[in-house]
Amino acid sequence: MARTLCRIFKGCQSICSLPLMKTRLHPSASVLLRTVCVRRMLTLPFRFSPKAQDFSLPNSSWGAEMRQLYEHYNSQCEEEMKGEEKQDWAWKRVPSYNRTLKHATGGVYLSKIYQSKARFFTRNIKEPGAAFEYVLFVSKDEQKCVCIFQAGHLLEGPQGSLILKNHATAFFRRVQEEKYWIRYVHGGAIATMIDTVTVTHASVLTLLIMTANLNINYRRPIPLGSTVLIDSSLNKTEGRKVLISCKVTSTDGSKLHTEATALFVVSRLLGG
Ligand SMILES: CCCCCCCC(=O)SCCNC(=O)CCNC(=O)[C@H](O)C(C)(C)COP(=O)(O)OP(=O)(O)OC[C@H]1O[C@@H](n2cnc3c(N)ncnc32)[C@H](O)[C@@H]1OP(=O)(O)O
Repeated sequence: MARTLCRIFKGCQSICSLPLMKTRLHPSASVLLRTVCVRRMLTLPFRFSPKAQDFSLPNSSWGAEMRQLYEHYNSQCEEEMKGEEKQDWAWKRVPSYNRTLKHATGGVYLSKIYQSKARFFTRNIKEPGAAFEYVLFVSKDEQKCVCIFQAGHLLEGPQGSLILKNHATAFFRRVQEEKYWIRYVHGGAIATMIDTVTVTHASVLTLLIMTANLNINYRRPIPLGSTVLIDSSLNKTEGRKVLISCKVTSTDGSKLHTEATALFVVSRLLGG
């Protein structure tokens, strides 16, 4: 922390010592510089607004399935009163900001300086529901994390045919018709979600970490626009290593779409 502050201070010193700061600018250049600065500042509120927005709350793009599952897990988050004593939550909703990792152990202390300019791309797409729409719940007791994920149209990957083999002739006749094609989620987008869910899970359980290894088996494609469940469970922790396994299934659990294992290492840079 002291080293970071020292670096920030040195950075300010070096900016002030730039020749540009010492020379008197021509009036027209000065006006231009000021215009550029004002324009830059006007674009700042979205990127570096002081109040971070929680993106894991319901919005108009959520489908019925997503809302239903959200209500299901959210109802288990409320603290229960048993007699005089307050019971601990079974599940906790993990708030999701576009630029902070406050939920992580120790993250609240780091967020102001270390992460003040961080932007997680899954939470920086303006149109709600266009890409990664998700909410995470974590259970410390069960060492589990569950994510409800609705894949938006920007995550389009391969296309597949809905027609069976023995209907091939009809298929070729109607190949131009959109309705005979189904769009699936891109594998990279699925990997992103697996990384996001497992890293959030690991960072709630331990210190801030880095993904060292991600091993993914794609079993069945995920239809674009559908809602799926991403379940992650802690396999083991070993020194600085955290091993987590993860499954992507249909919301009723009957179809397995993807399975993965992830290894995280507490980064030395981040205090490991
Ligand atoms: C909510 C939004 C979240 C956004 C964040 C999402 C998370 C991310 O995507 S992070 C970005 C992608 N990841 C990276 O860029 C990481 C790049 N790699 C690194 O920085 C380093 O290699 C790092 C930190 C993983 C490990 O480096 P270092 O701290 O030097 O560890 P090192 O001493 O080499 O290894 C520690 C242990 O981990 C093991 N290990 C390290 N890497 C691997 C690996 N790839 N596979 C298997 N084991 C590994 C080592 O064998 C060692 O094991 P042991 O203690 O039993 O001997």
